Amino acid sequence: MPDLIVHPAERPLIGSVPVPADKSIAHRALLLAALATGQSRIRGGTLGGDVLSTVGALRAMGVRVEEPSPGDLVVHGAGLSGLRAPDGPIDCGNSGTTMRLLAGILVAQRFAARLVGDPSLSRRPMERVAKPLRLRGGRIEGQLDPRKIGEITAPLDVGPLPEPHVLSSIEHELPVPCDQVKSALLLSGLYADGPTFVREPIVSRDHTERMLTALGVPIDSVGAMVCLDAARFSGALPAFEIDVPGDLSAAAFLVAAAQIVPGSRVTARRVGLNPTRTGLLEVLRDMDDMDGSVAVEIKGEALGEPTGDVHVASASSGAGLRAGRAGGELASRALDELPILLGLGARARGLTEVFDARELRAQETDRIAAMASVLGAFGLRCEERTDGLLVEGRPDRPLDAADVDSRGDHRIAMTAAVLGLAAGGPTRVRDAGCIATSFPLFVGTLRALGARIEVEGARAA
Ligand SMILES: O=C(O)C1=C[C@@H](OP(=O)(O)O)[C@@H](O)[C@H](O)C1
Ligand SMILES: C=C(OP(=O)(O)O)C(=O)O
Repeated sequence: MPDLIVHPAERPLIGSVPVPADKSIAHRALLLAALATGQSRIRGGTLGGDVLSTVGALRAMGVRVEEPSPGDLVVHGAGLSGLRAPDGPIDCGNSGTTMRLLAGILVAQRFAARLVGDPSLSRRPMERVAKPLRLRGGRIEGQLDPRKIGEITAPLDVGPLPEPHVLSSIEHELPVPCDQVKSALLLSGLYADGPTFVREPIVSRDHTERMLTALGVPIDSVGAMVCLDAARFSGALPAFEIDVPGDLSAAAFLVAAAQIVPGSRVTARRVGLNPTRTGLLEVLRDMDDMDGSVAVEIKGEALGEPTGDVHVASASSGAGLRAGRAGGELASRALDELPILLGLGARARGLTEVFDARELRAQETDRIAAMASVLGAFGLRCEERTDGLLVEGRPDRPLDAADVDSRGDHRIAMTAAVLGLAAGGPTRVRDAGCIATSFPLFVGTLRALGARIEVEGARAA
């Protein structure tokens, strides 16, 4: 796996760039296109490794997915009951979304399938999705997790759906917001003979609800409650076309890089601006001393998803940030951006705090522990909490040049690379190949903006 050598920024980052397709939207578009009747078109530009895992899974079940030109996918829908039994285990790679959402679909099929993942995905908790799917009549078993009583991990064995081949209604309350579980339940609800009712403590990202609604599926949402009413569902999904917007979670690294390199002017073009995802931009508004260094320009819509450009213009003095705080619903709406938010805290005046974010410990790696170690390597003082982290910013002098390991987590690798721009010497990010999971052109994009980054060993990230 390659290492990145990131050099301290010597000049502002300047430019207007695209970002890869929103991973959450692309996964859902692919899954729903596979279950639709007819031919759907999904234009996404660059697709990260996680989305390619979903493509591979669908192909393994006999769905024809063609790519007439790079990033332009044509999916020949198999219909709700047209998936075929795979020849072997379905590899979900590093993608939690692929595994959990597929579980919701596979549980309703008349064949059995095994879902496997890479070592990181094979450590992530799966009982949260298996339990409610079992409660509505599905079969789903995993491996007992020796680290926690009652927990299971992949490989997951899903299906076949026992007689009478229909899932029952369910009313499920999630103890913590988790969109992947909510989405798995809603997708399984397409195969149920009664309503699917999901309640969360705080609303998690709502891409599934938006896309199902845009396809005519009866979804009713009130606050953090959502219901799919099977009685009003026609029993078929129409084929569709979508231009998947760019991923705000990828753009977040460019926004942060522009914020910490003084005098930068960066635009991330046509990114998804779903309000359940824009928490980072809101925290940044509070952290912004310049008032208005981050501006959002809404430009359009894609299957119910608002899209637009994000512009950043940072202070030329480099003294533009004060400490920020993200907890509660804000932390949920910035879930995947919390590592880079802590990175921004490293360059802000005062103590930046992330709390109510225990979920970070159950992702690709324990992101709280990983960020404590990354920030420590850059010479910052921080305090790890069960549900978050506190970092004391150092805006007035360069960070220590660091040598950090990504732990195989794309968001940790990109956060460390961005921090390297503000260090006093070259920073090494080890095992950076994982970046391709969500942002294959990350290095090229930062270089295009003016950063100096070298790739050492293996293929470029
Ligand atoms: O549904 C999705 O597309 C995702 C949901 C989030 O996790 P939760 O299921 O914990 O909300 C997020 O971390 C992940 O990157 C993508
Ligand atoms: C947690 C992530 O994705 P997933 O859960 O799909 O692996 C992520 O992309 O940060």
